Amino acid sequence: MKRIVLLRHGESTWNKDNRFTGWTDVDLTEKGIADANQAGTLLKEKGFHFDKAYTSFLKRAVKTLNCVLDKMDQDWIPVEKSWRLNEKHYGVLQGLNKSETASKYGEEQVLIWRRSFNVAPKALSEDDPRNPKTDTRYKEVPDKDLPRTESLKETVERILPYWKCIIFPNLATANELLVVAHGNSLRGIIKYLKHIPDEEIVGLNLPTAIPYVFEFDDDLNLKKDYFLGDPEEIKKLMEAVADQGKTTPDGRK
Ligand SMILES: O=C(O)[C@@H](CO)OP(=O)(O)O
Repeated sequence: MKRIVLLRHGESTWNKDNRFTGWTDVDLTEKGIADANQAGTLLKEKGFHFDKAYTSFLKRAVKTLNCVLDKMDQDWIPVEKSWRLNEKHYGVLQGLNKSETASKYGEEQVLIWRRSFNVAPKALSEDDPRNPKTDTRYKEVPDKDLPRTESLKETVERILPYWKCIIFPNLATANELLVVAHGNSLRGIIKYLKHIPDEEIVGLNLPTAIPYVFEFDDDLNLKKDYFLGDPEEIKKLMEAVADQGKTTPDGRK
């Protein structure tokens, strides 16, 4: 049996503030660090031994990975970072509060921007200081590949070459791989792995720092997938993520 664990980063400062984040490089909160440490402790308890780990160019994912590996005493394993594992680019929505955006444009519209497969928010203008072409970390990436906004479809299109050519082929020799990334970049991978139809992906919300295990047989066919943790608790966390796009995200009426 071979396993790949997908892990969304711990709580970030903009998760806490309920802001659209995308490619903005925000840090983990204290809680986010604690979440990440807890995920590492759980993975260790469950006996995982990763051969290699992958993460994005964004510090909330990189730092989560570091916490996890430290808790597992596996700091030494090879780690590869790729811009292709970055979060979906949220265009001009980046920085806006999700509830305020729902009050202004409606919850339905916010759901489309957050969870639909085909719709991308309005793109950043070329002269916007947040345009990734001005960020030195992406200097090796051809400009045509650098997004100014993305739908989930476009996010999947930039992740899949990396998944298919770099991450997945490793399972031929490795037994266990860890991928630490983001809510929507991981939704894209999960959609691909589980053949989730476009219209059903709207309902998938990933909680922060909950390991999601994918088991494959020796022919690399997917056999089983499950979250590590209490199913009731995980369901509540997923609902809380979905509710972030409501006008009252904490459930107040
Ligand atoms: O803002 C973001 O970049 C993402 C992930 O944190 O949020 P959402 O859950 O709204 O897609």
